Amino acid sequence: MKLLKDILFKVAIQSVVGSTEVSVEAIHFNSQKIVENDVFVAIKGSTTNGHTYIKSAIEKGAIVVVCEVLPEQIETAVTYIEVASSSRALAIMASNFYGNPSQNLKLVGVTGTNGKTTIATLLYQLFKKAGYKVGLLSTVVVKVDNKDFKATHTTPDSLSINRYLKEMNNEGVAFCFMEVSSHGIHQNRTEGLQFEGGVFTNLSHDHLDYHDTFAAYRDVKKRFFDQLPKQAFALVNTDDKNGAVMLQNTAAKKYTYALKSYADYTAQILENSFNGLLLKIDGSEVWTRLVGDFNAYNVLAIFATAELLGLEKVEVLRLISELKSVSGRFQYFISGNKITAIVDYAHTPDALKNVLETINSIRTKNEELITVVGCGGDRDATKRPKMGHIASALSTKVVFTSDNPRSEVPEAIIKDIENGVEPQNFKKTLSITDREQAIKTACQLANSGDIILIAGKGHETYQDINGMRFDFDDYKTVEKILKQLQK
Ligand SMILES: CC(=O)N[C@H]1[C@@H](OP(=O)(O)OP(=O)(O)OC[C@H]2O[C@@H](n3ccc(=O)[nH]c3=O)[C@H](O)[C@@H]2O)O[C@H](CO)[C@@H](O)[C@@H]1O[C@H](C)C(=O)N[C@@H](C)C(=O)N[C@H](CCC(=O)O)C(=O)O
Ligand SMILES: Nc1ncnc2c1ncn2[C@@H]1O[C@H](COP(=O)(O)OP(=O)(O)OP(=O)(O)O)[C@@H](O)[C@H]1O
Ligand SMILES: N[C@H](CCC[C@H](N)C(=O)O)C(=O)O
Ligand SMILES: [Mg+2]
Repeated sequence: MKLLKDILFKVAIQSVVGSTEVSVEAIHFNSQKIVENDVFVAIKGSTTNGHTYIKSAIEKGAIVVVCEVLPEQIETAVTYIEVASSSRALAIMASNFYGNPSQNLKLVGVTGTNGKTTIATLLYQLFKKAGYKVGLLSTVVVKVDNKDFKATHTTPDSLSINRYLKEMNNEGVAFCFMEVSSHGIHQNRTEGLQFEGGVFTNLSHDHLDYHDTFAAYRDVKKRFFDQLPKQAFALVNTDDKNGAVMLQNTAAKKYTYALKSYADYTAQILENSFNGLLLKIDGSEVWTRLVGDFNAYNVLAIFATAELLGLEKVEVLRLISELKSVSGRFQYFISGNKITAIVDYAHTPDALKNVLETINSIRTKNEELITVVGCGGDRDATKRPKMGHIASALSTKVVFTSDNPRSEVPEAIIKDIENGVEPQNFKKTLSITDREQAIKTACQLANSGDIILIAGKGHETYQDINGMRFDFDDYKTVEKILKQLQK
């Protein structure tokens, strides 16, 4: 039990109806989870309005209601807290409720369109190797040192974040690396957390269904840096023009990294092959198993972050060479018949372009590059023709297929993708709605020495079709098919 007034510390309250001297059991933002003596926080969402569930939350036992608009009918046994932003209040209350766990470890947030999971996961690996207990909040998995939890979001809701951080405190975790998505910032999921640092990767087209314009999307990312305290560090990629934008109003100590321009941390790519990258960082050569120019940025960001967190440069360089690739990010194998199958989570135009350019830069002319790709339903539709254009321009053959169609008609999504194909590339493309059949066709088209890229779903182990989740794993599927075809 916690005293309500203690968990309201630092919440910007507009009015209180009732007593704040009551003891509460738990906080919930979903009325269905409420039991006796809980706090219900009513949030206006994108599909429904939590305020319409206040009555039902009270019937289930809520004794405190946090809301932006007081209900017309006030129950005398209930305390009402009126705030300007329920989601912001929720995040601050969650932090108080769990004893402000972000203050008891060093928390680093990674934001940007692409590279968040890669950087956060590799920092987790690196600090583990350096002997620390470490936490990770990522798209793929949540880790409290060695314990794994299923990830439901890239950035969980604020209650879950603080619950995990508390668990990390209990385990003696010293560093936590977390992905900070634009949805997470916009919905105030990270409000009230004490960050030791923030890392910006890059910004390109994504999520315009949610943020409407690119400027709005950029400004949400910037808000994360605007809120960093002055003792924190803000590390940004200045080869991306939005890197400088992120630093405009931050109070944090500013650091830059870049491959093509002057920066505090720079690197050169000496070699780039399917075996990995040879980089020169800060005058020292370092080998990494990660593939592709874009991973040079990720490695440099990891190097800089580790140094800013106090690790020795020599040790960091040694540990970088031991890092393993992240599940579903340029994950590949070579079949018995020398067909290379790559599974990659490229689900934005920029990521797809980068991964295709990487493959093209290391394949020989007579090796075909066959791409299998789709786009998610109920998400930014404007990226679809761009991805169709890129896939068909940069591959020798393309099979368009379904990603997670969600509630949309799969063929309509594929049509949107096809609309981006230039006429001279029509002959390279075909469309097969069923993802397994599409992968099978790509495998049948491939000959020894060819490369198959399966993009968009990476580590995902399901396909969401019309609200139903079916087991599906790109890597296992291509492995099985190539074995069946004995290729
Ligand atoms: C668009 C979006 O981000 N939606 C998130 C949002 O849901 P919502 O706004 O639709 O909520 P809603 O359904 O309208 O409900 C409003 C409120 O009423 C409450 N409610 C609802 C029903 C009821 O019976 N009782 C009740 O109290 C709900 O609990 C909620 O508090 O708040 C929910 C609770 O925190 C999230 O689970 C949900 O994420 C959905 C599932 C989602 O798919 N989000 C994706 C787009 C997302 O967040 N992605 C980013 C990654 C992006 C990237 O890769 O960069 C992420 O961080 O994962
Ligand atoms: N630094 C980078 N710059 C551009 N593209 C990248 C970079 N790092 C990774 N990618 C590409 O983006 C894909 C997704 O990478 P990753 O999962 O690390 O990004 P993310 O930011 O976590 O994505 P999400 O928004 O889904 O959480 C990779 O599979 C790769 O194709
Ligand atoms: N974090 C991304 C994941 C997209 C992955 C893709 N497979 C899809 O389902 O659209 C998003 O929420 O847009
Ligand atoms: Mg991610």
